[in-house]
Amino acid sequence: MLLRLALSIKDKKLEAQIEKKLDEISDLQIRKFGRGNGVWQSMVRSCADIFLISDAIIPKPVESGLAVLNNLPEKPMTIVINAKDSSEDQAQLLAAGADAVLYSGISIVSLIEAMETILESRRQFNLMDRYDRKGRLKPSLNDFVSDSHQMQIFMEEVHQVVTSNSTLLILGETGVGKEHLARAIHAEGPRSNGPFIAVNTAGLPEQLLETELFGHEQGAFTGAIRARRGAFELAHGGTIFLDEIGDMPLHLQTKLLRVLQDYEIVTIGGEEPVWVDVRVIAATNKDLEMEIEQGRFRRDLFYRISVVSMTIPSLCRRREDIPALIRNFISYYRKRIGREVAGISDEAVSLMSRYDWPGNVRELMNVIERAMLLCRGHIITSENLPEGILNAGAGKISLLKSISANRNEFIEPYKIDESDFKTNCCEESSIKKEQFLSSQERADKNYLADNKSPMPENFLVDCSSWESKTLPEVTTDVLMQVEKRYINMVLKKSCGRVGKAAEMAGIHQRGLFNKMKQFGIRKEDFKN
Ligand SMILES: Nc1ncnc2c1ncn2[C@@H]1O[C@H](COP(=O)(O)OP(=O)(O)OP(=O)(O)O)[C@@H](O)[C@H]1O
Repeated sequence: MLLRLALSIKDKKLEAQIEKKLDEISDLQIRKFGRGNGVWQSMVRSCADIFLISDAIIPKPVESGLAVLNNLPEKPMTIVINAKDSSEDQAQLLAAGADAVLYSGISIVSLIEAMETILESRRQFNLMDRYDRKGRLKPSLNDFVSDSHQMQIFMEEVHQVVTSNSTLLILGETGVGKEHLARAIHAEGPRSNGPFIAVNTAGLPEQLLETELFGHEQGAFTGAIRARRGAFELAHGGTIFLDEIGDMPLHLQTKLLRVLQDYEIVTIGGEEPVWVDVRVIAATNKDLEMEIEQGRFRRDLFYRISVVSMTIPSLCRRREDIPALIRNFISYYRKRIGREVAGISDEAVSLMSRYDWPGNVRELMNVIERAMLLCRGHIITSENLPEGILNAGAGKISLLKSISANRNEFIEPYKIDESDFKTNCCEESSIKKEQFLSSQERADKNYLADNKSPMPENFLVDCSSWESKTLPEVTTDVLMQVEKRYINMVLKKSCGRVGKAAEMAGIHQRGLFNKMKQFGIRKEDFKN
């Protein structure tokens, strides 16, 4: 973070000397306010970390003047340069709230030494303030479980860029952990002692976003009563994370491009460019190539931010990672919510391994938290999972239940063979829906398409493809066909009234809706 120092010393010569010396400190930004009318008001609103001021600048009574500074939200430090070498004056100023009082007659070397100590203590204050307030788990690269081949390759790439300073573009679906990864890269890289500042570029109106990124001066626009620092300034010495960069307005993209060319920012209403030392990590779940084609994203900015670009694989493309992620989240929430949950049943893990996780790791995390809150015993079971997950694996789980029940391992903590659950990724499964329908499924589909009514009740299970399948696969297929046929039957009987059909089926209406969605069954096809 850049430290802001507001400077106003009565003795011009001394001020020039101090400025010259302090100017060499790379994380310090000096703002001179002069000595005329209105100086005090401007200084108070300058959002400074440190005030270095002559006693003569402080409005009388001194106690009230210093109290104004001490009550500012940024809790600045105040160093008063006193014209008299008087211990009485010094004591009075300290009692009034000054953090340090220095006699203007001391050598410039001693004065700068004192300032350096004060600056260091301010750096520490900023650091502690940041970590204390957030107090959250520090993300680590170890969080990115890589049991899957995709993730192993991905993490190899990540390790290569951790120590570099280059701009990084992280791509991936929502909830895959783009921000988590950016935080982990920052935490494990050479900038870990500096700040990590995240800005969501999609969440704010354009003017607010501009202020958020670059800061503004007092009076820069109506309502700018005080100056405000931007994220680039706050991120000095560390990393700025620009989330949802694909949604950034074009005008700000132009401004951002300029910043990325020379790393100089100009606050809104400001004149002097300020150099910032930041690593930029950007992220988006948008297809930037497409955005460029549609004229919504600047190609030159894309080249600038994608010096290194990496895509976090979605969870459904790396199902082998799911069991280990589940374990990690159980131990995380065990500490966080204080529930004595020891593990998870095989059945629950297998159901979760089959689900497509459109919300990715974020969704998985939420499901585990919810399950731990609902769990009555020491083991999470399928009963603690949301309906969407149960329905996604409905056909398959019946089989698993019977296998597991036979092996008497149904409610034991997780120790399932993960290779059992290496299923298709969601893209493949959606292709399968279209391309790999069994002849019976195709017949059912055609029948529905032609007749817009339920399939005949005497439909038979197609066994022509059994030879190429395992018993679990066949059982799953058959169960799904039976379910489908049953749902068609109850919907036919209820003339497409889902509530009535659910009652007949003895399941919840929402559950029936989910299954209808899964099988592509429409209630309209059953209305008279
Ligand atoms: N590998 C992981 N280990 C632990 N927690 C993770 C992991 N990946 C993601 N998370 C957690 O999941 C949640 C979502 O992650 P994050 O916000 O980083 O995703 P994102 O890809 O940036 O999402 P979005 O595109 O919606 O902004 C966060 O609470 C994050 O801490």
